[in-house]
Amino acid sequence: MAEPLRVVVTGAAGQIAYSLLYMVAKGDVFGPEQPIILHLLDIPVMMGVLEGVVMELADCALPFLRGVVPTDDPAVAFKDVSAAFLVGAMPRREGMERKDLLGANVKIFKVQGEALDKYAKKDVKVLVVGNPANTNALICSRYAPSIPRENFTAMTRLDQNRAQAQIAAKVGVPIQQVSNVIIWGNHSSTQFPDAAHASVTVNGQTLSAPEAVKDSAWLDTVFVPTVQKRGAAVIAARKMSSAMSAAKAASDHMRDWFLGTAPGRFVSMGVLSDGSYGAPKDVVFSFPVTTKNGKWEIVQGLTISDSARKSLDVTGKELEEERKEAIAVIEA
Ligand SMILES: NC(=O)c1ccc[n+]([C@@H]2O[C@H](COP(=O)([O-])OP(=O)(O)OC[C@H]3O[C@@H](n4cnc5c(N)ncnc54)[C@H](O)[C@@H]3O)[C@@H](O)[C@H]2O)c1
Ligand SMILES: O=C(O)C[C@H](O)C(=O)O
Repeated sequence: MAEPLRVVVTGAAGQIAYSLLYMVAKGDVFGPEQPIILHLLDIPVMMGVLEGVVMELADCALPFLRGVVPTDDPAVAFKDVSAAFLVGAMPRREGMERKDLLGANVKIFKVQGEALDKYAKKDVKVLVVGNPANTNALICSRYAPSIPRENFTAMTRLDQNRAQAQIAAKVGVPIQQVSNVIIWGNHSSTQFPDAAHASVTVNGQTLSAPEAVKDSAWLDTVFVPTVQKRGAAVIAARKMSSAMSAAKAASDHMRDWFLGTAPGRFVSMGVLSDGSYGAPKDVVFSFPVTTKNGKWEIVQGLTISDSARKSLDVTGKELEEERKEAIAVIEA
C-alpha cells in the first residue's frame, strides 16, 4: 500500500474547491488507489463553512481519503504537502478582466510562496488556479527559492478543454476524438487558442483539425473568440465564475503532471518560459507540453504561421505588463 500523499487545496470553502475536493478525494487525480490526506486552507471567517465541507467529505465515505486537515494557518496547510492546488483568491465579476484582480490577489501568492518554501516538500507540484493565474504563479515561484521554478504552473487546461469541446461539437465527434489543441500565452482574453496542430478522428480516420472542421473562417472568427471569452460568458450567465469546469480542468492538469501524458498527446500548461517559440522569458506562459515521470517538457518544432506569431506576441506582451504591475503591487 502506497504512503498517503498530502495535498493542499486553498480556497477550500469556495465554489471551485467544492467540486475539486471530491475529484481529488475519490482518486481522479493521483490514481484510484493512492491514499490521500487533504489539507484545506481558507481564511478565518470561512472556518464555519469549511466545517460543513469537512462533514460532507466524511459523508462521501471515500475509501482512500485517509485524513482531512481544515485550517486557516498556512504553516499547517502547507506542511509536507506533495501537491498544491492554489485556488483561494477573489474571482472577477461581470465587466472585469482577470488582470483587474492583480491588486487584490497577487499578495496572497507572495505569502503562499513563502509558506510553500518553508513547509512543503521540496518536490511539491504547484498549480495556480486563482486569477490572474499566470502572473500569480510567477510571483509564487519567486517567493519559494528552495523549490525548483519548474514546479510552479498555472492553469490553462480549462481553455484547452473549452477549445476541444468547441471543435468536437463543430465536427460532431465525441470529445476524446479531438487532441492536441494548444492554448498559447496568458489565461486571459489575449490567449491564443490554436487548432492548427490539433487532430480529429472521424469515422476511424485521423485528420488535422482544419481538415476535419472544413471551415477556416469559423476557426478564425468563431472558435478563437469563443474560447477567449468563455469565462466572461459563463459569468454573464451564472453571475458567478466557472467552477465545475474549472475543478475538472485542475484535476486534469495535476493528473497529467503526476501520471504522464499519453503517447502522441500533448496538453497546455502555464509554465516558466525559457523563450521557446519567441515567448518572453521569465513569465509563466502557456505552452504545449508532454509530461513524464512528474516532469513537463515543452513540445518543440511546431510551425508558427505569421498570424499565429502576432497572436503569441500580443499575449506575451500582456504577461510582461502583468509582471511589471505585480511587482509594483508587491513592492508598494
Ligand atoms: N485559471 C482558471 O482557469 C480559473 C478558472 C476559474 C476560476 N479561476 C479563479 O479561481 C479563483 C477562485 O474562484 P472561486 O470561484 O472558487 O472563488 P470563491 O470566491 O468561490 O472561493 C474563493 C475562496 O478563496 C478563499 N480565500 C481568499 N483568500 C484566501 C487566502 N489568502 N488563503 C486561502 N483562501 C483564501 C475565500 O475565502 C473563498 O472561500 C478566482 O480567482 C477565479 O477567478 C481560475
Ligand atoms: O473568467 C474568469 O474570471 C474565471 C475563469 O478564469 C474562467 O476562465 O472561467
